[in-house]
Amino acid sequence: MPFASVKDMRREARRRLPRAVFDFFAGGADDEVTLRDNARAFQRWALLPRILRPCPSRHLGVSLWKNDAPLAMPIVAAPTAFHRLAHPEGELGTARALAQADALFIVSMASTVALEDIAAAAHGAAKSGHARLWFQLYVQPDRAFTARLIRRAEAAGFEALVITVDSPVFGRRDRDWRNGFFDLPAGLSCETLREPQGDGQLGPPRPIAFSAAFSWSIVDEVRKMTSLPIVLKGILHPADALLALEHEVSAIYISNHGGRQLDGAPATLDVLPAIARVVAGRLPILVDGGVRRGTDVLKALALGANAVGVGRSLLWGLATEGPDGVARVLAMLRDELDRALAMCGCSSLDEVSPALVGPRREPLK
Ligand SMILES: Cc1cc2nc3c(=O)[nH]c(=O)nc-3n(C[C@H](O)[C@H](O)[C@H](O)COP(=O)(O)O)c2cc1C
Ligand SMILES: CCCCC(=O)C(=O)O
Repeated sequence: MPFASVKDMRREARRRLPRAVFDFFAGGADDEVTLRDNARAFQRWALLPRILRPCPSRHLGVSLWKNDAPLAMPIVAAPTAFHRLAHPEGELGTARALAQADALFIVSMASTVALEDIAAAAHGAAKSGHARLWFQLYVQPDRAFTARLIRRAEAAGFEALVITVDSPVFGRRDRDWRNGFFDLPAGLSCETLREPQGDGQLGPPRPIAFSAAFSWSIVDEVRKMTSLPIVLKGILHPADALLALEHEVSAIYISNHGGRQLDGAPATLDVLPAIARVVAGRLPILVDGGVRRGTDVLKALALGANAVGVGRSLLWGLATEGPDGVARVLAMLRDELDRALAMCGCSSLDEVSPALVGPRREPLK
């Protein structure tokens, strides 16, 4: 059956993946209220198209920072763990597909392929020879280990660090409890978390520690470890966006971890306008959660995002057709965004503004 949409890819991924793996990818914390709300929030907004505005071709490129090479499109791969659960090529396949599409890959620290191998695959596949890669980090209580990870990411050509700050403790996911899914199966592990031992051989992967003891000082600490731009992922409150500005981060990443951490947290699209208001263009804003269509991307851009992260949608592509599936999902979302821009009379993202959206009266069931 041909795939018309991300929804179709999800259906096929569900058919192919073992139940516990599908549930790990698809699931959220507790009652999954936030998980569902992320996607529903897009349906609470309507697009307000403008007519007869010439836009024979649409430019999807976006620059997040002055003097930084622009991204080819405002759709980026949100960091997701364990890609080899979805497909044997794992993050190598994801990296190649994203690099070929010139799309930014935010690589999770919990990858099932080592960061150096992911970077090599990405750079090898990029037409320019230089792929766009950011590294997602859970700061570890062992700061020396954290610093070594950052050093490796820098050496491998990652261009920014994304510190995830929504996980002082790990969310409790009912589906994983029911399925008894608490660990990677034999043969798979977090390859980036291995380090050379005294004999030069790689040791066992170090477990990821979550810490509720961290304060804003970790941002300042990490800044001393690197000259890479720092992006804070997991911001939901305007007051925290302002604190992020005070701590001189380079971008704000609005996320509730795809509904996998605090159930009952708001849908990301719902907090975006207030955060965009207080940030007032001083920093780029990324947002993720529930993006399944190009029109979702357009709504997020209209409400103040500069780029939009996509998590599960890409995993469904990877599970269904490997790297080709990742490429297919990206192409679908890109094409849908391009089409929506044309129908709204926008020839570039600069023309996308809050005037393009308004509230829908009846939320869809
Ligand atoms: C299976 C899975 C694994 C994830 N792993 C990570 C991770 O390692 N680090 C992180 O910061 N976020 C992680 N996330 C959260 C995503 O970065 C992102 O916030 C979320 O998936 C966005 O929602 P969406 O899946 O609806 O697009 C994960 C999400 C999923 C679904
Ligand atoms: C220890 C792996 C972290 C993955 C993650 O962040 C998630 O499942 O949401």
